[in-house]
Amino acid sequence: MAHRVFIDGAAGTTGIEIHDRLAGRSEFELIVLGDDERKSEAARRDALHAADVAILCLPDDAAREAVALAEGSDTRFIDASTAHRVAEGWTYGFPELVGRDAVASAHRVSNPGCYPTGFLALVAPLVRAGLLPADWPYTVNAVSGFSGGGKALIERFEGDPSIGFRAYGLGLGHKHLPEMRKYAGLTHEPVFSPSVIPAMRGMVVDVPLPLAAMKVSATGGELHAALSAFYSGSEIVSVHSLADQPGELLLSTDAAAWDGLELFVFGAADGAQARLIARLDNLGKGASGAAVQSLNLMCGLPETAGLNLTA
Ligand SMILES: NC(=O)C1=CN([C@@H]2O[C@H](COP(=O)(O)OP(=O)(O)OC[C@H]3O[C@@H](n4cnc5c(N)ncnc54)[C@H](OP(=O)(O)O)[C@@H]3O)[C@@H](O)[C@H]2O)C=CC1
Ligand SMILES: CC(=O)N[C@@H](CCC(=O)OP(=O)(O)O)C(=O)O
Repeated sequence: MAHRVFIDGAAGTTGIEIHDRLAGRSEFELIVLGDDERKSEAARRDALHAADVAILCLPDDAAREAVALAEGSDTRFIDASTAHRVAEGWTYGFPELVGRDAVASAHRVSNPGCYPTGFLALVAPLVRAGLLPADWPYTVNAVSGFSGGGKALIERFEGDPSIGFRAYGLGLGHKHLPEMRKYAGLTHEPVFSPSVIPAMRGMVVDVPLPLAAMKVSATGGELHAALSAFYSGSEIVSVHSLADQPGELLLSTDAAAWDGLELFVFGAADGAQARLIARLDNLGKGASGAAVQSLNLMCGLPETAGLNLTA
C-alpha cells in the first residue's frame, strides 16, 4: 500500500521541491490542500492525522503548531525547519552521521540545516576519529544561493538585480550554530560567516584549518583519507580525489536541482594549513533532497530513490 504523505507548506520553496521529487512515485500517495485550505487549521489538522508521514516545510512556529495539531495521531514527522533540530525525542536526519537505521526507525526526524549539512559532513567524522580537536573554535565561511532564504529572499534578489553579494549573520548567533556544535561534538560554537550570491541555488561551505596552530598532527592527506573512508559506499556524498585538485570551485547561476554533496580537502605544501570545503545544493542535500532521503529510509525504500544525483 502507498505511504500517505502530507507536505505542510507545500506551496513554499522547500515544499515545492519535495513535491517535485515525490510526484509520479507510486510508493507515495500525496495529500494535497488547495490554496484556500493550506493555511486552515482544521484542514491541516485533518491532513496531519490522515498522513503516515508529514513533512513540515514551514517557519519554525508553524512547524511547532503542526506537531501540536497532530497530537493523538501516529503520524511520523520530517521537519525541515529549525524548530526541532536539537530537541529531545527528535532524530537528526543526517543518515550518514547518525546511522541509516536510526533514521529508518525514527518517529520524528529533523532535517538538517543547509549550512550545517556542509559543515558537519566535513568536520564531524574527523572530530569523531580524533584527527581534529573538539575544543577548537572553528570558523565557517559560506555562500548560499538566494533560494536559501525562501520566498522572501527569492523575491528580493529577483526584484533587485543590483545586489552582487550579501554578507549577513553579522549579529552572530545564527540559528544553525546549535546543531553545528551538537552534532560535531564541539565544545564551542563556530564563528559563522554566511553570505548570499545572486544565484538561485548552490552552496559552498569552507572550514579553514590552521593545522600547525591547532597542534593537529594529521596532514591534509590523512584528513582526506579519513573522510574518503567514512563516506565510502555513499551514493550521495563524494570526496574529491587529491590527485585531481581543482584550482577553483564555482557555483553556477543556472544550476539544476542536485541532491549530492561534494567534499574537498586542500592542504598547504608545508602541512601548516588546510581548508575543508563542501559544495552542495541548498535545496538538495541542504533541504528537500535530504528530506526525501530520510522519507525513503523511514518507508523502507531505497535511500536514493527519486533523488537527482547526476551533477
Ligand atoms: N530554502 C532553503 O534552502 C531551506 C529551507 N529550510 C527550512 O524549510 C522551511 C521552509 O522554508 P522555505 O521553503 O525556504 O520557506 P518559504 O517561505 O519559501 O515557504 C514557507 C511556506 O510555508 C507557508 N506557511 C507559512 N505559515 C504557514 C502556516 N501557519 N500554515 C501553513 N503554511 C504556512 C508559506 O505560505 P505563503 O506561501 O502564503 O507565504 C510558504 O508557502 C523553513 O523552516 C526553512 O528554514 C531548510 C533548509 C534549506
Ligand atoms: C540564505 C539564507 O537566508 N539562508 C538561511 C538558511 C537556510 C534556511 O532556510 O534555514 P534552515 O536550513 O535552517 O531551515 C538563513 O541563513 O537563515
